[in-house]
Amino acid sequence: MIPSIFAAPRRFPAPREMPQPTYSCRINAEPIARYRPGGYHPICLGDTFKDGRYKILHKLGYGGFATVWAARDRSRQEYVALKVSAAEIHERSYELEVLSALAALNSKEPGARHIVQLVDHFLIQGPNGTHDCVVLEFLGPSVMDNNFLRLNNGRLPGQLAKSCIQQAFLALAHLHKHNIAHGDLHTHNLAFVVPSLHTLTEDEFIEKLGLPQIGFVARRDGRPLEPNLPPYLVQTTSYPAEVSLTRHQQIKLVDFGESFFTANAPSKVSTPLCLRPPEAFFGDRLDHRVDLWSAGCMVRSFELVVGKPPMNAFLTSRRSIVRQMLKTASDDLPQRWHWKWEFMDETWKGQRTENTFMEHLDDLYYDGKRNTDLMPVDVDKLGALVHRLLRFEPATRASALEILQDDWFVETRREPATKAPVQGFLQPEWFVETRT
Ligand SMILES: Nc1ncnc2c1ncn2[C@@H]1O[C@H](COP(=O)(O)OP(=O)(O)OP(=O)(O)O)[C@@H](O)[C@H]1O
Repeated sequence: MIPSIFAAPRRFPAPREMPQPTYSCRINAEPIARYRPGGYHPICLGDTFKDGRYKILHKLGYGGFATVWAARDRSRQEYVALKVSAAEIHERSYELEVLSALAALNSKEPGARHIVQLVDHFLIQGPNGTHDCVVLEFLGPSVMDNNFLRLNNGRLPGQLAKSCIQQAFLALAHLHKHNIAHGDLHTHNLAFVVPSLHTLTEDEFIEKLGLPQIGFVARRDGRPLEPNLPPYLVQTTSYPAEVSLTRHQQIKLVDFGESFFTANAPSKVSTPLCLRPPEAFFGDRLDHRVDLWSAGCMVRSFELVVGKPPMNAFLTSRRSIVRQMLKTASDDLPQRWHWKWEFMDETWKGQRTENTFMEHLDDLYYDGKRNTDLMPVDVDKLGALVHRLLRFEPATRASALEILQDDWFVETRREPATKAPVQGFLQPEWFVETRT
């Protein structure tokens, strides 16, 4: 069978064939076209669900297959996130199944603390179909939130970055132990926990997230809107920087939209190209080890530590990504993929590519412009960790548990709590709770 990497490129219609948009909205939000049968459910601020239990207060974001809303859970007197999926993925995503399976474990393992909690779920029937709605505990901004990073020279403080890496591996170890893969690991899916938000009144909460900006939707031909569309779109909230600066240390893994049980693995993953594992490019069977490659890229890209985005993510092709993999992976391309790679890159004649990974690490980190609170020995250890993860052969990648047993983290756990570094970001109890 011809693998998908060789599929013909998608053809786009010439500009004059492009259908004219029928609707207008003067706000930067989700594409209006996704409000159609099979697409998003139209939601307005103040809407309530499940007999009035959940009241929509703000918009948290949207993705290819869902809109996510901040809501008040009037039964538990807490804020929650409502993720309302597009109707076409109803019964096609494992998100609810995986989150329910994790909730049913009721685990006290350290890794369970680093996975977003499922609060509730229900179905919504609307003009665009039947939508899954998962209710999640309310979390703060992602670790790569722009507001926070702007105040920190675009880089997480070193010890916080290290702590985020460790917490991400605790979450992965927990998932993998239960034969679950996250399938979409990247820094935007690691969110800070902000317990203080739950103490706010509704008005204070909305003020904290910023008053919602809305833009009315109109048909260009002046005719009335169909019921498939909301009367207005809401701009995604932007978290205030000071929330992150003073309070955050615990993080959780979110967005289980691409997760799967390893016994029932999909044939492809939707991870961004630059974090996608080689087995997904070369058509091998996928399992939880896809997360280990993505984790290696996430750490390797130094996005968490250096503050740089992953390797040439913009407008990149599969071929250029595999070429970068050849320079980065710590093992050779497995024999079984040679013929596929020769097909993709006719210039490749089986030669080894010089591994340049460690060369630029120090240069990138010690750029003379930003905070460099990690020691050179930390940077070396980080590099060594990445080498254990970025291996073409999935079976030879270090497991999440093995990574957690690495010297670098073991030393962290031995550090006296009073030495918890970096402007009070890391609180002593965190070290205690993650001690194994
Ligand atoms: N539990 C939560 N608490 C607070 N905000 C959340 C929560 N879950 C998601 N969000 C916000 O909503 C956004 C979209 O959520 P999520 O990534 O789960 O949706 P998605 O449709 O799967 O997105 P994508 O297609 O980009 O993967 C996130 O970037 C985050 O900002």
